[in-house]
Amino acid sequence: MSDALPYHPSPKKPDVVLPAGACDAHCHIFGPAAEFPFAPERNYTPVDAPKAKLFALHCLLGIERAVIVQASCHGTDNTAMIDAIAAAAGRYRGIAMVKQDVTDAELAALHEGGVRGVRFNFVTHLGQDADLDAVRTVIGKVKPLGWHAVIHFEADRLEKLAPILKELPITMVIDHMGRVDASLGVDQPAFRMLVDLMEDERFWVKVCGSERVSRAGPPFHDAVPFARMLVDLFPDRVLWGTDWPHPNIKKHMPDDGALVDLLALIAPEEDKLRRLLVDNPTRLYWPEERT
Ligand SMILES: O=C(O)/C=C(\C=C(/O)C(=O)O)C(=O)O
Repeated sequence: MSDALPYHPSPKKPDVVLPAGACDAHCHIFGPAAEFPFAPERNYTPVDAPKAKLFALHCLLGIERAVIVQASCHGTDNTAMIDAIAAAAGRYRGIAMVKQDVTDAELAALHEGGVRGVRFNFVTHLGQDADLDAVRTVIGKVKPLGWHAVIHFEADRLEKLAPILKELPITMVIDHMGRVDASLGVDQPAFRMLVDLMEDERFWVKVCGSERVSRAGPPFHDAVPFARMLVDLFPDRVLWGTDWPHPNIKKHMPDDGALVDLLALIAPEEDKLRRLLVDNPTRLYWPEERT
């Protein structure tokens, strides 16, 4: 049985009032296992975190749109995510995990189901790193669909990954601020490498995961300088998400309402908050709505 904590049972209503159209650009669906079994090859077994709970959370937080990221506990079976997107009447999009031999017909069905990108994990506790040949093959298949790649890695992987990522001919979104260690400060090599990477306009970064970056624990204020710097330096290529239901968090399970309140420190300016939560996710996930 996993020693990971379940998601917060009663998050607070945030003090921060989010702008109309605010998007949670990183969240997951887990099961329910009775309807959507977890993958046999998974590296963790979470509690059920069904779409109804996600929808209720978004209503409490003032979130109107979302991007559901395929959780590795479901492997490349994206059906639970697709089911949740279908129930959200166009307000949700998805990021899938697919195999190297995924067919064009399967990708077309995922696109029809609301998927707009693929994810590749380079995180030890999530299992085998994404195979780089498979990454290149999949990117060649999904680029014609206008999709992007979400790249999830531990900070100590970036030195080796950066030159590989720079060769990939696609927009890439880096998860959770590169999972840097807040205790090492913004001058740490991994964060400097991340900022350097972001100078290339193919790269975007999610300024969420404060609970994963923090070493001080709630309210995770030690993660704010990293997020704030990325918002200030790259205001048009940042995204934010709750990361609900927070897979593999072993202590300090965040209150999602308190994570929203962190945005008052991460993006205090109304214009930057709107770009972070509305304009940027719209440009990437609902490009057909761009004026
Ligand atoms: O939710 C996250 O992005 C982080 C984690 C898990 C996953 O992304 C996943 O299972 O797909 C993690 O650190 O365990």
